[in-house]
Amino acid sequence: MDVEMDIDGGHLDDFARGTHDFLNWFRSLPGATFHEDTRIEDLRGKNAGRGIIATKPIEPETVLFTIPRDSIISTSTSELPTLLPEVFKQPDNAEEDSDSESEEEQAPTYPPRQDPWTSLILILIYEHFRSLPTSPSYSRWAPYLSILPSEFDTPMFWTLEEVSQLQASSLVSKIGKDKADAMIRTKILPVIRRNPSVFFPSASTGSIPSDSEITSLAHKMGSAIMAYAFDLEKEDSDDQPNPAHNPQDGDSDGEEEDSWIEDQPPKPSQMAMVPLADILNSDAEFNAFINHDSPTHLTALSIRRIEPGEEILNYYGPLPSSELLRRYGYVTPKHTRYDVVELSWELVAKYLRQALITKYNLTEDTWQKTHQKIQNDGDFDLEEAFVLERHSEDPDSTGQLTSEAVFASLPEDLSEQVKYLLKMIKKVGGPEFEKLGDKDIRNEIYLDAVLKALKEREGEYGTTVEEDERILDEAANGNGPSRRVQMAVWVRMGEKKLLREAQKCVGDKLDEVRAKVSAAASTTSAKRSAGGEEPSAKRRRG
Ligand SMILES: C[S@@+](CC[C@H](N)C(=O)[O-])C[C@H]1O[C@@H](n2cnc3c(N)ncnc32)[C@H](O)[C@@H]1O
Repeated sequence: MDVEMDIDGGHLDDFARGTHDFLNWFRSLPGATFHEDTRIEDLRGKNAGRGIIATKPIEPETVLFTIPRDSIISTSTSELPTLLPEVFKQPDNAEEDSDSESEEEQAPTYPPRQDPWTSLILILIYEHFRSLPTSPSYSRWAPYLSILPSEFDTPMFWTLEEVSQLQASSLVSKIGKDKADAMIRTKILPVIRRNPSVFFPSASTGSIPSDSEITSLAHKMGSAIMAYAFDLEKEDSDDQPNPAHNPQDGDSDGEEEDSWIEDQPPKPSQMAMVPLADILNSDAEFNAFINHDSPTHLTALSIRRIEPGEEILNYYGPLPSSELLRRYGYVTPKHTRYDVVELSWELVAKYLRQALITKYNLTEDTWQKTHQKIQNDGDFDLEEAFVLERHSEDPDSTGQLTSEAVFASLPEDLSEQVKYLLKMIKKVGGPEFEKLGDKDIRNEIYLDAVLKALKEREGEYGTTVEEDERILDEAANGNGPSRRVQMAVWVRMGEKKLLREAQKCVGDKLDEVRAKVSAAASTTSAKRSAGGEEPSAKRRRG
């Protein structure tokens, strides 16, 4: 397809011009291909930026585009690592955890230790300054860099008021703005400040960006990496290539043998920006994937028939709405099936304790001593929170979901922890807690406490599911809050729906176990009554 055919009457807005220049640049790369029955589409009307659509039917296993590895931006292709070898060639730099506590505590040394993430941020900042019109040299990735977004809808960039709309979602504590600030302050700024001639070769002192300008740029590059980068195998690795996925979808790795996921152990990897592959949008049902097998290029392949007008979609992983929003700044109905809610142990323990006080006169002393013993024994580390989620099948080999996701059970680690606590209470508390030896009685206490905790957890959100539904209905009729607030409402509503499903499931199980406990109690009391007559009969005989 001739790119010029996309030009409407010769008047391209900046967005269309960016697409046009980018695609021309991409197609000029040796070895690059772009299927003639596909097109880069302006999807801003549905808040999806650019995407790729099919213009004619596309059969399964069709090569949609080919990306030469040389066009990928990484530590292997940018010249920055050769200009700053002391920064990029530290021992094991790629394997280190960037935010290890010990590192934060250490006095700053130069060069700061880099990791795949910060290395790529430095490279993108370097290439960004080289793609400005004032730069004496020109980044070969300039047409690509110019279409990367400069604004993001990830919560990192939200106002406090927007963040507050997430209400009691655990996402609030995961936004990580402070951590990102610290990372930029300790790993990015020192390298740029120490090497002005590398980053700003022709700038006069007065025109060098300030710390706050660089920090803001580094935040944007970090966010672009989060939403756009791929996790590729290291070029010098002898191992097989990594599965095709984005860097953050670790939980989708390995377990399936479908054609779009390869069952392999983790391999040394490298973060990379992959032009064109990252124009593909994504959903929980998808029709294409990026194949990393070849040492010379990456290919996008269709995994089923794609109809004309249909968007070509990649897969970012089985992410809950909250994670999709945190990493990528969007939500979709299909990802709701993967929603999660964190339930704190504190809340469950509160209701367990109440039940034990009511039923067995648990004292403060026994409660404290039990916890002391758990700590001293050291056999069991009490978890602070548990993740509730539905049971959901993975997409099939054609990228489709074939069954409903259902909330079928509480997390196993939660039931293990409750079981352990009750066992220890029985041990420490003595004969008064004898009944905790009965599995059904334990289960009844457990399910009742969790049910109450789930109800309280739902109440922590400032609105009800019904109120949120109303807000989103009004938004659908053009009468709603901003897109960011709508996404926050979507996330908090999804979590409350999950909490309600969990309450239904736990409530049903509790009914069953209560029926068993009361049946057992009736049997025992019937036996007692029957047994109660026995001695008198014996006495009579005596
Ligand atoms: C790898 S990029 C995909 C290309 C991007 N649309 C663009 O214009 O550059 C990922 C970003 O695309 C957007 N995106 C991806 N899938 C989407 C979807 N199903 N709906 C809305 N936005 C989506 C999000 O903004 C996300 O951060």
